[in-house]
Amino acid sequence: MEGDMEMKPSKFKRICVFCGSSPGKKSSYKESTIELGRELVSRNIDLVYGGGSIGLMGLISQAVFDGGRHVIGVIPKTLMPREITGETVGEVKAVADMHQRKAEMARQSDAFIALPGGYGTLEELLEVITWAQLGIHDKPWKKVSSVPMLAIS
Ligand SMILES: C/C(=C\CNc1ncnc2c1ncn2[C@@H]1O[C@H](COP(=O)(O)O)[C@@H](O)[C@H]1O)CO
Repeated sequence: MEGDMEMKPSKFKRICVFCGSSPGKKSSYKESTIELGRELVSRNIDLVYGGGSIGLMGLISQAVFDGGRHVIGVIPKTLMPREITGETVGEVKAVADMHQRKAEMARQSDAFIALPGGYGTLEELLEVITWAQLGIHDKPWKKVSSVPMLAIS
């Protein structure tokens, strides 16, 4: 039907997206983030992310939430004042620390995608890659190759 979003089936129910707590310098980072959010929605995939409302984290969560999919944000209590400004969307899971955050994000997800970000995003991606290497999980991961991993300003 005209205006309806095309449904693309996926074997993944929930995907964890790692991305920056800032928007980055290039508008393409924001555009890619919103595009990915809409792509998840079109494939009926829910979002797991770091729970922040700032930067690319805020954009991905808003795009998936606006598309009607479930959003789970996993964030340590101590980081809330820094990474949440105003309203968050979806479900917020408060955890005790960064280790619990990464473990919970991994537990909740079927796969991982990394968008542009800074050191935090790099650390998160490296952890899931090295966990896969050690056989701690067998979930696929992907870095969005058209955009750089580190956008440091
Ligand atoms: C402090 C600990 C580990 C090392 N640091 C981080 N580990 C995991 N996630 C992190 C770390 N530092 C920041 N983050 C989060 O990544 C998100 C994106 O940050 P970016 O720098 O803008 O890419 C953001 O939510 C950060 O909180 C202890 O294990």
